[in-house]
Amino acid sequence: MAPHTEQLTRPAVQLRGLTRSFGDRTVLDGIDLDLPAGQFTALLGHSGSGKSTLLRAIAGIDHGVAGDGRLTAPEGVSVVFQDSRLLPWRRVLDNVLLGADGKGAVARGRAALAEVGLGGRERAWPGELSGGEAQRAALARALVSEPELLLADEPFGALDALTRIRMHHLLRALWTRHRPSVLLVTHDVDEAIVLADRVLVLDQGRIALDLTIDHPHPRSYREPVLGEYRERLLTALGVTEDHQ
Ligand SMILES: Nc1ncnc2c1ncn2[C@@H]1O[C@H](COP(=O)(O)OP(=O)(O)OP(=O)(O)O)[C@@H](O)[C@H]1O
Repeated sequence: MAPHTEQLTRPAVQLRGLTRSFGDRTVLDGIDLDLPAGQFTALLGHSGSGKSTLLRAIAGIDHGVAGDGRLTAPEGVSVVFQDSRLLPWRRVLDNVLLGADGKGAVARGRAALAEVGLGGRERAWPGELSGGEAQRAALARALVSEPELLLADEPFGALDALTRIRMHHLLRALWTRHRPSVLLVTHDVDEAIVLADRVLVLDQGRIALDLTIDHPHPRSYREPVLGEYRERLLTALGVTEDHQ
């Protein structure tokens, strides 16, 4: 393979035999996983299945956690969480600039805010933003550095249903423009199906299902064809529609 071809097909994230334990509880039990550059992947699993543990390991923010295995991830990684983690004593633009440095940082910060629909709110304080706006600012802060990899841990989990749908459109639009690899941790099967091109189910410390969602975007929650994917994911999660 020519070097440049290899570069293009190189996975952004590569895990080999990744384990993580808390005391005698093995949470990740030898995970092998490649996330190709530029792919939008969602990670589903029951509460306590280890989704956040996996995300934190990939982000390199799990110092002190016992484990083994090989992990390769890009240097440019941004993480967004369920809460925006904006610093309340810094104005919105200054929060976004925490993710940017170098020449033109302020201009890039302003552009990032405009991109997430917060143009004109640069001088607002985080406390003046709604939950959805704060998550928009968090996305701007995450993307202003043009990361190769965006890790998102339930970023819309605390938002109301309508705001969530708007945020889905926004995240997908941002991904289309910037093309980072995305790993989105979510509890929401529909969110995973509508947003991601590949959905993983974590169960008993392993990837129990690795499903490619081969369907054009934009996707609607109501498309019957997506029901088949839903079924498969719910089955992998041990849930049947009757018992929801
Ligand atoms: N710092 C920690 N110390 C001890 N146990 C932990 C720690 N962090 C996570 N765990 C345990 O590891 C398991 C996996 O937790 P993790 O947060 O990764 O799950 P999750 O799938 O993200 O759950 P949820 O969907 O509820 O956020 C849980 O049993 C949890 O109690």
